[in-house]
Amino acid sequence: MESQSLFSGFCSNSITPLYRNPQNPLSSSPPSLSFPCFNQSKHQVSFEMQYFLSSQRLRSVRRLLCKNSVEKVSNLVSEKEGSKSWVKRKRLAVFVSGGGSNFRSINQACIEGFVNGDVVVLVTNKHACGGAQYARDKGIPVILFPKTKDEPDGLSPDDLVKVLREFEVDFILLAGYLKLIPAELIQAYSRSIFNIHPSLLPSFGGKGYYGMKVHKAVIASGARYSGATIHFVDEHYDTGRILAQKIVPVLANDTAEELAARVLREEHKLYVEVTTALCEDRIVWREDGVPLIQSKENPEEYY
Ligand SMILES: Nc1nc2c(c(=O)[nH]1)N[C@@H](CN(C=O)c1ccc(C(=O)N[C@@H](CCC(=O)O)C(=O)O)cc1)CN2
Ligand SMILES: NCC(=O)N[C@@H]1O[C@H](COP(=O)([O-])[O-])[C@@H](O)[C@H]1O
Repeated sequence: MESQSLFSGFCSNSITPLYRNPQNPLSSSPPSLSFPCFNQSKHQVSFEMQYFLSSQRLRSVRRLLCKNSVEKVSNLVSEKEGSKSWVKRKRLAVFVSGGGSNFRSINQACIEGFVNGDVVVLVTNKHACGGAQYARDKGIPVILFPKTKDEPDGLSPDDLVKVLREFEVDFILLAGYLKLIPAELIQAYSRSIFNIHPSLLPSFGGKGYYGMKVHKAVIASGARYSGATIHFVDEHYDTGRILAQKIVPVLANDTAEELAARVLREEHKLYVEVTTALCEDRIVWREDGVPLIQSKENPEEYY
């Protein structure tokens, strides 16, 4: 399947548009269900999908999809040199393991219309975490991944890819997800998986660097600045291409908790800003492989 440039007519010697993942091209038509809708019982379809180790799990997903297949009609219309073009509203999957404050701020920005997208599914390795509870409260389907002894009903990597395709997910946003994303998903969603990390990568990243461990290491190092990084996800922890960063000061008497809170406030702003650009097709690639964000106000400028 041919990949499709997201910028029709856009070209430059030094910048190449982000190409849609060939397996998941920009669909011009609204998502269509590939199976008959199940008749809704008089009870609300439970959004907690109970999985059985068989094909039933996909039937559970499909039952749910019927309920959630309303396509937002409000695609973004962008005006460029007098001509109008529209940008398909994006379908987002968010992965969490904890409270999900980044997930909540992204979802709120989608609801309020700042982001040309919708969170259509929440993936977690902890079914009882705060992020999963928030998703249930908002009617967002919750999927368990991976399968572990604590979560025996979790999906396998191949089933996760199938389910995300069923939901017609365009982009995957990791937000406090603490498990390694498998190669199957990375290959299926090339250049379409993002992560937020609470330090200025490449410093203080990699295996063992998550949550408060990051902030404790920053303080112990004597670093005067920290911050948040959003990067593309590759096969290893925190080694993907850096897309955006925000910096914060580290104060002499900071506790790890105070630094964490300062960084988290910037994370919320940064992830909404990046997701907004992502859903407006404003992420491009420099010739040397560095991803950039195209300014909305001045399209000739990148950062
Ligand atoms: N393939 C990738 N998967 C994930 C990435 C990534 O960049 N590539 N980012 C992480 C998020 N993350 C930092 O931003 C991160 C998360 C977890 C760990 C870690 O050391 N985890 C422990 C297990 C922790 C637990 O289960 O409670 C471990 O693997 O031993 C490091 C960095 C998400 N996935
Ligand atoms: N290395 C991964 C990592 O440490 N991620 C961090 O977990 C927190 C999740 O908070 P949230 O659940 O409230 O969004 C965030 O600070 C995020 O940067």
